Amino acid sequence: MGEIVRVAVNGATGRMGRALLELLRRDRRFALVAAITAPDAPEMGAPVAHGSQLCFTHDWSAIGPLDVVIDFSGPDGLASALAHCEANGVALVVGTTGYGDELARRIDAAAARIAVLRSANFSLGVAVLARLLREASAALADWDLEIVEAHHGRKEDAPSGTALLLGESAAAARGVSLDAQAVYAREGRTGPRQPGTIGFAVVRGGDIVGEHTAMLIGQGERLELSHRATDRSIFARGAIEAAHWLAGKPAGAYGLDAMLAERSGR
Ligand SMILES: NC(=O)C1=CN([C@@H]2O[C@H](COP(=O)(O)OP(=O)(O)OC[C@H]3O[C@@H](n4cnc5c(N)ncnc54)[C@H](OP(=O)(O)O)[C@@H]3O)[C@@H](O)[C@H]2O)C=CC1
Ligand SMILES: O=C(O)C1=N[C@H](C(=O)O)C[C@H](O)C1
Repeated sequence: MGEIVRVAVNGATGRMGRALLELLRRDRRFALVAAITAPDAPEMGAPVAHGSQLCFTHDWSAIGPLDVVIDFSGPDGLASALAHCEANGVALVVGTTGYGDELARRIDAAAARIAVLRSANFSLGVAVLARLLREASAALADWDLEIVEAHHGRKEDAPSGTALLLGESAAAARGVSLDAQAVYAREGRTGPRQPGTIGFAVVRGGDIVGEHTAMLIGQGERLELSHRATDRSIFARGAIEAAHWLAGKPAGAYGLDAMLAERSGR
């Protein structure tokens, strides 16, 4: 898209929302049309930045024309963003994680009418990690796979969307379903590990931005693939690139891989 992209950020007062606003403020390719937050957010009505005319709002009906919404809110916020985008023919970038199957189905259905790009992780490193894990999981198909993730103490969903994305990638590479193979909790007398299962372990604390390790564990050796984010602006930067790429695209369900492939000419 050559012209200025009109964008709204949903979840604008959150950790990711703030990072997005900061980057968008300096990005001449975009016009920030709205910064939406929760109905009861204390920031409601306050300017988005010192001296800015634009104020935090929750009133979707008062928002002007848009090309794309970037959503990093939560399940309720995402449902509102989806409804607005569908009703107004606006593209939607979904960064929110942990929103459940019902909303996921609604997003899939909406992709028949609007362009939607979903990714549980907008970092380039994780996109490559998922690719490497697909290859390693297929090559080491009978090794045990455990996925360990660590995040800050305020994260509301577990396992992380990224851990699930990695589990899905590995399961697909092995020709199995993650739903059938996943083990999300172990406690007490669990008995021995069942072959072929994919285990998840979760760490929460302090200010950890986001860390993921996939362990492929054999007899006498182990392969570990790890990614560590140390600055959440990488996710914001990835989501902004995705929004710019998605604006003006025809209706459909897109992933980060499609954008990366198109950009690298593959
Ligand atoms: N895909 C990716 O690369 C990444 C995804 N994420 C995901 O993004 C989401 C947000 O993360 P993070 O920024 O850390 O979380 P925060 O809790 O810091 O931010 C969420 C924001 O959404 C607001 N909100 C809540 N309800 C609504 C609503 N109904 N409408 C509009 N806004 C609402 C919250 O307001 P209030 O606090 O007042 O309730 C808050 O400002 C999570 O699901 C997280 O897992 C995070 C990082 C990277
Ligand atoms: O909530 C977060 O912070 C993050 N959430 C995403 C996830 O659930 O995978 C991505 C990133 O790891 C940070």
